[in-house]
Amino acid sequence: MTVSSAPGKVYLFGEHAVVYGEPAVPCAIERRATVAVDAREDDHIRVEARDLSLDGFTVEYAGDTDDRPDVDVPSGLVDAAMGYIDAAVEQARDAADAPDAGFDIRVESEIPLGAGLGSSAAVVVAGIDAATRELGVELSSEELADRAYRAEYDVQDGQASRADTFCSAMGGAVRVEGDDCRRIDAPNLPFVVGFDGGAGDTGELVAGVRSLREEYGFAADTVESIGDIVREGESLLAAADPASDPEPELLADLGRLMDFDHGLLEALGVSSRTLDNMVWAAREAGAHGAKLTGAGGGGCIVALDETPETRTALRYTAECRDAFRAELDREGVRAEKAPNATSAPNAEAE
Ligand SMILES: Nc1ncnc2c1ncn2[C@@H]1O[C@H](COP(=O)(O)OP(=O)(O)OP(=O)(O)O)[C@@H](O)[C@H]1O
Ligand SMILES: C[C@@](O)(CCO)CC(=O)[O-]
Ligand SMILES: [Mg+2]
Repeated sequence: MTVSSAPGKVYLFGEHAVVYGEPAVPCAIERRATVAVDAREDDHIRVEARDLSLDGFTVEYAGDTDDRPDVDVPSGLVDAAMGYIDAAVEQARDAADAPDAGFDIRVESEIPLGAGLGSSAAVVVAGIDAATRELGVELSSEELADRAYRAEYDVQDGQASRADTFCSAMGGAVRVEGDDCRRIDAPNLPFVVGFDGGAGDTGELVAGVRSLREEYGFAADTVESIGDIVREGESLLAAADPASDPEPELLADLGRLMDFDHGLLEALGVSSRTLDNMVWAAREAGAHGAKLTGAGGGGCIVALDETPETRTALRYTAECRDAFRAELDREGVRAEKAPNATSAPNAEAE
């Protein structure tokens, strides 16, 4: 058995605009998806997805994806889950030149689904890493990020940037502009996340921004202005000392840019009443700034606050289901020790 984990992320700035070639700065956070993979004798895929719904489910199907599994959960849910796992399996088969490889796969995740914290990217990155290593192939982190991007791109019908997958593979703060992806230095930013318990449909939300941008020049300008915010923000980060705690002025300046970014995302129609309410609760609690993160529509906001005030205020906000501090993850994808036989009945110790 081979096990890998990969982190989720928050966007300091730049989601949506990054799809149209503007830069974005996502930051990996210490919440992970873990994928355990066992090679099989046949070409079947068996997936156990523990966190996809409250009860999770297990499905098994042949290599041919028309042969859909027979399981007792809504088929939309299965299709949604299988899309990313299938795409990860395809990338691993291609990388290892093993088109008929079959796998038993178990996914466990601490990242809420569809909530803007990059669960899809984390599952795809960890899945490709574990499946290729199980087949004896070691990918560089750049190749892993590239293959994970191609997997997301396929599942999301071309509505994907490299940002989420590159960030999850590399860890830390990253800067993505088109195909140009790199890690950047950043101090430990005091992120607080508020989660409304809901989710947004990434493909639909990206398509909505795309059509607004095509219809109105001012919507296209709004997307460009988000790029300007990112450029301003990254020059602030570049001037900061990554080894010490961020200065109060840096937090104040970044926070102001986050507030501005949220306003523009709201104008582009990707916020929601619950996200706005959490953003305002954070601001009123004294956060330096707050914005939605990821595709929007529902899910999570991210605020900057080194004190406990924002988290406490969010916990008392009716729309907020969960609020937590999110530490910057500097590691990215990593190999995990395979569990012993008692916690995974089919597993053999590595
Ligand atoms: N634990 C999991 N098990 C299986 N599939 C998962 C799991 N977590 C996420 N996924 C897949 O990722 C999909 C959610 O991806 P989506 O891109 O819509 O949201 P996200 O990545 O969480 O948020 P965002 O892209 O806005 O940051 C789920 O529908 C499912 O297909
Ligand atoms: C909305 C978006 O910018 C971020 C989703 O986490 C889409 C993408 O970059 O693929
Ligand atoms: Mg996603």
